[in-house]
Amino acid sequence: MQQPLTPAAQRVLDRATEIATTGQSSAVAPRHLLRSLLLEESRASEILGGFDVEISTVETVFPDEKSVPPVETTVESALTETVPFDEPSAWAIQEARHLAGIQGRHSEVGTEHLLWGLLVVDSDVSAWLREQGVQREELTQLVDEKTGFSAAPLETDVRIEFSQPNVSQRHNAMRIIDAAANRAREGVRVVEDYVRFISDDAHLSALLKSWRHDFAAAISAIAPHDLAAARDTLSDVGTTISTTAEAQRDSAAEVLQANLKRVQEAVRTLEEYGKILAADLGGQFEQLRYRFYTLEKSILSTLHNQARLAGRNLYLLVSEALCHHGSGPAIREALAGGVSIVQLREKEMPDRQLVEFGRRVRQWTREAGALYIMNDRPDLAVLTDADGVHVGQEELSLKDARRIVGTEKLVGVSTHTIEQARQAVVEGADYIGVGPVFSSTTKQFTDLAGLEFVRQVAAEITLPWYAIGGITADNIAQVAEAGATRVAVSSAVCSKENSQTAASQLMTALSNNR
Ligand SMILES: Cc1ncc(COP(=O)(O)OP(=O)(O)O)c(N)n1
Ligand SMILES: Cc1ncsc1CCOP(=O)(O)O
Ligand SMILES: [Mg+2]
Repeated sequence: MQQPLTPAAQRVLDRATEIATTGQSSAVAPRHLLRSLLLEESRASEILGGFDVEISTVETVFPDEKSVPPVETTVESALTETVPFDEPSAWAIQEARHLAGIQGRHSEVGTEHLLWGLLVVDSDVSAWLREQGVQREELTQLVDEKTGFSAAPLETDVRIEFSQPNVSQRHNAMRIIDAAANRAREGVRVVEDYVRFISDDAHLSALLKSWRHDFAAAISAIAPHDLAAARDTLSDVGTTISTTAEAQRDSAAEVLQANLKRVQEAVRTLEEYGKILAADLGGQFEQLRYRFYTLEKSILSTLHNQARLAGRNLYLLVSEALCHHGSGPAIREALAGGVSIVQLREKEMPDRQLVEFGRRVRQWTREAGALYIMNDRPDLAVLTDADGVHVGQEELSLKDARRIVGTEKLVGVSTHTIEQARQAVVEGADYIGVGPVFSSTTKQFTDLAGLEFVRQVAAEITLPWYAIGGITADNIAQVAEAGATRVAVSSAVCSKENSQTAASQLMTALSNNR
């Protein structure tokens, strides 16, 4: 809704048009508006008088035309497209309308609003007015005092109920919100560039993009124009302050870290100052902040686990029953052949025996510099000093397993669909199992996820993942071709006469098909 003009404001615009026409200017400029404001006896001229701004001074400073006597009649509307107001003047009038709008649905655009508009829009006149001591903060207070507030709420097409802080408080909040919104937008772009171009992670990139869109939607509750009007980069004391730490970044990862923090801080600022404008706005930014924390965790955890599991591409699931010549020799051979993670997978073994077995596996893997993972049982992972635990979709949840093993140990999760894989990333798995790819002699499956699932994961997930299920020396090339760089096997190594040869064949096939 366009705010109506008070008769005095209408006269000011008419007179400004007259002054411009008389001076043969092609458009009404801010200087014409200023003269007109001073010539009309009004709130604006009263305010300007308080700052010792007089018509004679203005005529000397902006001497190109002569002022004309007051017009008797009101021009139909000085705001129609036919009236040649130049860009800064048109913006100044828009600003005036906005300010009046903030003050309530029924408030009219007065001369004091026009003066405000003239001051906030960049022009020779606003610069000069500032030099004369007419400062925005002081002016907003004067406008507040002069107009008071209408009880009627601001008409807006968004759901958010804006509160009615006084104009200067609102202006200050807007200024902060404008700066913080820019900071968050820029920061999230930097993060997105890292995840997209350096991590190459389509899933996390999509999550960041969706966050960015929801952030933009939350910000759009505030008219962009309102935000831009509050911007005053030139007089922002912060633009010249920067620390040595900010000027120096040794790596892209450092850039990432700094910008993750930057976004969180900016959104926190938006949350706090947003509350001044509308309670709901603070709540929306709070939700966005929490979502960003989760995103940060997924991004950093992916990087951390890529580093932790770097080069560990062959993962062996061991069951005593599968090892023809005993688990000890089989494990040692497998380790010599290139296996770098060993999972103890015993479904029937009594706990006491399992703990004992686990402690031996711990020792063998430690000697070989390999990792040892306990299947299904976080409690026994802790007891046997395992490097981690692996849980399936039907077993203890990732969250519960994590509560038992803590943050240092790895928690691996089995996934059978792309949705489960995405969810495991977001929930904080350290790696995922991707399968079953083929039917297996180790475990019966009614449904196979197949090579298509391997392709899906390869296309979008960079958290370490292991293709699993029926993988052998005969079909490993297909798995690698589908995008797997890591595999987990059981019988293809465990039940072979020579587990070392079996393992090294798989390792060679993996690296040949990269
Ligand atoms: C590395 C790895 N991936 C998948 C599995 C399968 O786990 P789960 O679905 O829980 O089945 P069980 O192994 O418990 O029968 C795994 N163990 N390891
Ligand atoms: C436990 C499990 N979960 C998915 S496949 C699988 C068994 C893997 O063993 P194998 O490599 O012998 O098929
Ligand atoms: Mg399991």
